[in-house]
Amino acid sequence: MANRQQPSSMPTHKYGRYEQVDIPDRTWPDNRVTTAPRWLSTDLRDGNQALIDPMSPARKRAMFDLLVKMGYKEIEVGFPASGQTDFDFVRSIIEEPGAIPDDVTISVLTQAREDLIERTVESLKGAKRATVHLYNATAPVFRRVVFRGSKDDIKQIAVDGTRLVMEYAEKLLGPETEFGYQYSPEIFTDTELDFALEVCEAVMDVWQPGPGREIILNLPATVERSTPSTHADRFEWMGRNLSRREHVCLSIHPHNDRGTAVAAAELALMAGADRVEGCLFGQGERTGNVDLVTLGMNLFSQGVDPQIDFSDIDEIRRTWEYCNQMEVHPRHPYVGDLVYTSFSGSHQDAIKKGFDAMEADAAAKGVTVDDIEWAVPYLPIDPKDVGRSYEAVIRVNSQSGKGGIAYVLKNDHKLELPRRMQIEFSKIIQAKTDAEGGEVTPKDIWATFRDEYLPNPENPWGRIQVKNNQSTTDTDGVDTLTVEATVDGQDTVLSGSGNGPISAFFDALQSVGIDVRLLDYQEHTMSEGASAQAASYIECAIDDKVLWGIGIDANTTRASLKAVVSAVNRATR
Ligand SMILES: CC(=O)SCCNC(=O)CCNC(=O)[C@H](O)C(C)(C)COP(=O)(O)OP(=O)(O)OC[C@H]1O[C@@H](n2cnc3c(N)ncnc32)[C@H](O)[C@@H]1OP(=O)(O)O
Ligand SMILES: CC(C)C(=O)C(=O)O
Repeated sequence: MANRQQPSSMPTHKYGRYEQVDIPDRTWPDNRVTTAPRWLSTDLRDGNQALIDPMSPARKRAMFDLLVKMGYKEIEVGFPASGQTDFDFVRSIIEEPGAIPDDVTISVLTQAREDLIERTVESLKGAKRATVHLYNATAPVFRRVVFRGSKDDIKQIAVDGTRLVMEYAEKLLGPETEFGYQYSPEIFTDTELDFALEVCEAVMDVWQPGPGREIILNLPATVERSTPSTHADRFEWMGRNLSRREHVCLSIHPHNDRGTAVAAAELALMAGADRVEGCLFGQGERTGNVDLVTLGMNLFSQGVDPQIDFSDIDEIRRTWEYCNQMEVHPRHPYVGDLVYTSFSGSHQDAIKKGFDAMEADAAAKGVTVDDIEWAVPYLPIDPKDVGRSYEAVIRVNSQSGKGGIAYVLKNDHKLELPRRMQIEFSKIIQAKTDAEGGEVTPKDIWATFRDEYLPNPENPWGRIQVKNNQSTTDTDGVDTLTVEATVDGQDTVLSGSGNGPISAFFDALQSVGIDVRLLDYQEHTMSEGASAQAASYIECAIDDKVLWGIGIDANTTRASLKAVVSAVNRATR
């Protein structure tokens, strides 16, 4: 197989390769995630610290309330030792009765420095459930450049920090606080696995996890540096080698530097991780933390309850945009403006057929479409499940075909155009998009359709307008039809006979020199009930032209006569 790519001048010599894990009997590739993990939102900490303009107290509060409402039970609410704003925010939610639901644990981050630890623990006074999260970097370059210390020195920072957290919790917090502890060997992904394990074990020796006393060990991909598969290998390795595993909540904290944070999170869950830390819509340092919305919705799309409520995704997004002062990308999974929209013809055709098949399958089973498995091509989930309508599912431009246009007419106007009529009308729309470019909105489609096929009161045109009609049927089944009409601006009475009203009308039209031959006829009701309208579609040969016409009326005979008039008028337009 030929590959014609040529070497580039990119300075590849500057970069090393990530280390692979020697774990040939890895089991994670065969696992599936069948239940939601524990989630921790770090929007108010890792998300907030990455904003140009960190959240004001009002924006922090709106974000906190949103996270609670969505169902997050673990929320990292700040870095209280960073300054007064974060400290005061933590105090405000603890002090306001009911602001933190009883089943929600707040968590706060600190470096392993005594003054910062004291201030951090102090911020939690009176909280019902609270966790201190302590971190220090463990990777070689940080040992050498940031801490300028040996492995033992770095391990000692974690051990001392843990001891100080315990001492200050003992000193400053009362029995009303259910106190938890989380440790993160920052830059885990670049830390030698055996050293990361050694530090975590040393921290556990201090905290002493056991029954009713878990420890959260959070192994962050502070900077994402490897494939998701290597990330998963590292989690499987740590899960196998950690002591006291049953008392450890093994947590992941992926960042998205390589653009694969979601995949890294999913594979790490397959490898045994219990908990995911991330931010809504992937906010966070540099390319962001892992996107909790995508992760949750990915579970949902597989029939697994994410245990988070995404049913009003646009409300979540509006609040998020207000809090972060940023915009969600139009292609963002599950929420972007365009993610449930198809412009291209073959996609639209398949989507329309998918919706039709869902309706037919549900009807055959005597249930509603919400009761059967979702199976609409190109739409991984039903947009309705996240509060989106079907309005934007199909949008028409020069890349669109008949399926999309037919979908709009069916969805918005209950018109089920016969296939050949779809082709005819899509050529009319195509000519419009070729001439004018851009998108044709459903309103434009309807205006064009009405002007082309239906009497348009705003812009009346056509040789014939029918006012009244009467018909009788004799004992031999011959219909005689009398039509009061305007032909070429003159009031006229036309009459004719035939073996049905349509052929009688064709006969009547002969008297004004119009020769029509029927090629196809279809009709359907547009709604149920006494005031139901019917749509009739008629395909006729008129002189050397083959054209469709449509008539809409509560009376099916009148609908079919109108359809003939529609086709005839079009032939002479
Ligand atoms: C990967 C992450 O996202 S980690 C979270 C990062 N988030 C934040 O830093 C936001 C909040 N932080 C802040 O506001 C500030 O950093 C503060 C107020 C907490 C501390 O500020 P400063 O006292 O000026 O220290 P600064 O943040 O610059 O840290 C540098 C010092 O802390 C040390 N340090 C850094 N991280 C840690 C740690 N986790 N544990 C112990 N010491 C640490 C550094 O080695 C350095 O020490 P040195 O001065 O002896 O060389
Ligand atoms: C503090 C840790 C968990 C962190 O934010 C990171 O490593 O990205």
